Amino acid sequence: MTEPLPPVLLVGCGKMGGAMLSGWLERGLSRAVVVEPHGPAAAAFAGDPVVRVVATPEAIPAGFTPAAVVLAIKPQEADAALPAYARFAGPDTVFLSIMAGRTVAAIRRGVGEDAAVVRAMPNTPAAIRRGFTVACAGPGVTAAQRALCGALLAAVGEVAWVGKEELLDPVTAVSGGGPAYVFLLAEVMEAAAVEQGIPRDLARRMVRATVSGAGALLAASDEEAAELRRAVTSPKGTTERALAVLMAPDAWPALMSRAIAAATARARELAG
Ligand SMILES: NC(=O)C1=CN([C@@H]2O[C@H](COP(=O)(O)OP(=O)(O)OC[C@H]3O[C@@H](n4cnc5c(N)ncnc54)[C@H](OP(=O)(O)O)[C@@H]3O)[C@@H](O)[C@H]2O)C=CC1
Ligand SMILES: O=C(O)[C@@H]1CCC=N1
Repeated sequence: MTEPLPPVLLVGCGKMGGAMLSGWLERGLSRAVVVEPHGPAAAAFAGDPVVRVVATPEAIPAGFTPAAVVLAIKPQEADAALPAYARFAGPDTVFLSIMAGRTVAAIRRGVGEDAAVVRAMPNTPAAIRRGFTVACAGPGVTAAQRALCGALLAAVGEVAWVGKEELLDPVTAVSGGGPAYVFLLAEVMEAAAVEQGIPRDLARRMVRATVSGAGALLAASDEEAAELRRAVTSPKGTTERALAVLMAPDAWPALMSRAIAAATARARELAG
């Protein structure tokens, strides 16, 4: 039996905030106040006995003292939103930000220069507790605050910690956005299957099963991805012909490298 999670203030209950909140509730969250002005995701939690949804920070119940304030709004909204949460900065509260790009220093400018801030980057498989989050603790974060953030993030998947905050930008590009690249792969594979005469329903089933089956095999295996790829590729067979197209110098390796570099650069632009 694990300890219930202490009270959390969630700022922004959209796709990621909502996924994380449902994971915390499964883990036995003691109490949450959610600030969400318009998002439909918050409505799903409105009837939960431990959750209180409010539209503005002014409506947070007096006396509510969260152990963590989780910032799950868009980075572009941070400058306007953060000062309203400065009153929670203090030894009993850690700020856990999942905002892309926004630095610990920029968050501290909003909530208080001495605030304890953990910056993290989860991803949407958090919705089925298969997320992957990389986290970095800012200055002054105590061991207990780091452990609390670790527990909140572990409720929705695997967690890794890094010491260098700059790594969060390429992490955002790789694992934060990564599910989108896999879904794009499924989209274009399905279209290519239909182009070859496979009925759309069958193409959809085949591609979903292939992408998720390959992902599960990768997760279950100790082999390198390249080794698993080679195991599919019979010499002079069909896969070899496809890979000659996909692995050409200007194809997937170069495209992925450019895509990750572009997303990393965008994360840096969002630093604040
Ligand atoms: N989606 C993803 O895969 C990932 C996203 N992230 C990060 O998570 C954060 C949220 O992303 P995501 O969940 O996709 O975005 P969403 O737009 O789904 O969620 C953000 C929510 O915050 C609401 N909101 C806007 N302003 C405020 C405010 N001042 N106070 C409280 N709530 C507010 C939004 O309402 P409204 O829509 O009406 O403005 C929306 O419901 C971003 O910073 C993003 O970088 C991190 C990892 C992965
Ligand atoms: O696209 C974005 O900016 C966010 C961060 C990673 C995934 N979604």
